Amino acid sequence: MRKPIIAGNWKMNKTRDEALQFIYAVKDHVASTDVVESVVCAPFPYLRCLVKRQGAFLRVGAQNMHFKSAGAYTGEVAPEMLTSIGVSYVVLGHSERREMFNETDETVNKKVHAAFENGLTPIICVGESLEQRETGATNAVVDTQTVAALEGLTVEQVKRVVIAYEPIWAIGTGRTATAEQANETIGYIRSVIERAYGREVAEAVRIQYGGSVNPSNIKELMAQEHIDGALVGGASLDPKSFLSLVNYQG
Ligand SMILES: O=C[C@H](O)COP(=O)(O)O
Repeated sequence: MRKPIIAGNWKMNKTRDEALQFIYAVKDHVASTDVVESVVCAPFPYLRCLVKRQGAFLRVGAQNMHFKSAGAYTGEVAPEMLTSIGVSYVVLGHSERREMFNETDETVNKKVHAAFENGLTPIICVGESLEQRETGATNAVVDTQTVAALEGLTVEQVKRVVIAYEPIWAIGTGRTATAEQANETIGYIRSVIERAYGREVAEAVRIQYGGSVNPSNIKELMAQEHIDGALVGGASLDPKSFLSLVNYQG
């Protein structure tokens, strides 16, 4: 039985005061980690103050990191820096980083390795563009991205990754993939993992859906066989909305 994982991704939003208001509003109301893992992925400057106030069940994630431990990489943040302040998760390979910040399958893979070396759980994003979906390339795209991201990991590490399937055309557009479309592609990603690592591993890996998830569609998405959680942008910013998402079972 895979434990659901719901993660908010604030992207580049909120002031420090807004971040604090959010954490005080939600920290004592998120579902127990016995039933769901709840994560908020915030901008770097707020991570420490969120960790300090995260409460019993909420966990904090970063939205990116470098794969190196230290060095002359102006403006970058090392994995060790994140763990040293109590961050537990890191989003890697988000399509916005692939499109705008030269993130490649190779750098994503290096970052996944670095995440495990430092005790961080990677949330690895994969997903196709609208053009790729319309030309029937969806499976090939997520296949390539998934295989590349997991390259060189041990079986135990593969079992612990979280993959977020985010069709680019559904991000921030209000145009959600249907629950069936999301389930179908996530099922395909699971088959890719099975091909490489066997059935037991594929059954253990948690795969989220991301792209215009909100309190109205979370239940239908989570009812699908292969969908184990959600990576949520816009609808994770408001405390009430975030709580509806992480408490979708309540
Ligand atoms: O990381 C989150 C995704 O990019 C989804 O964003 P969205 O929920 O605003 O569509």
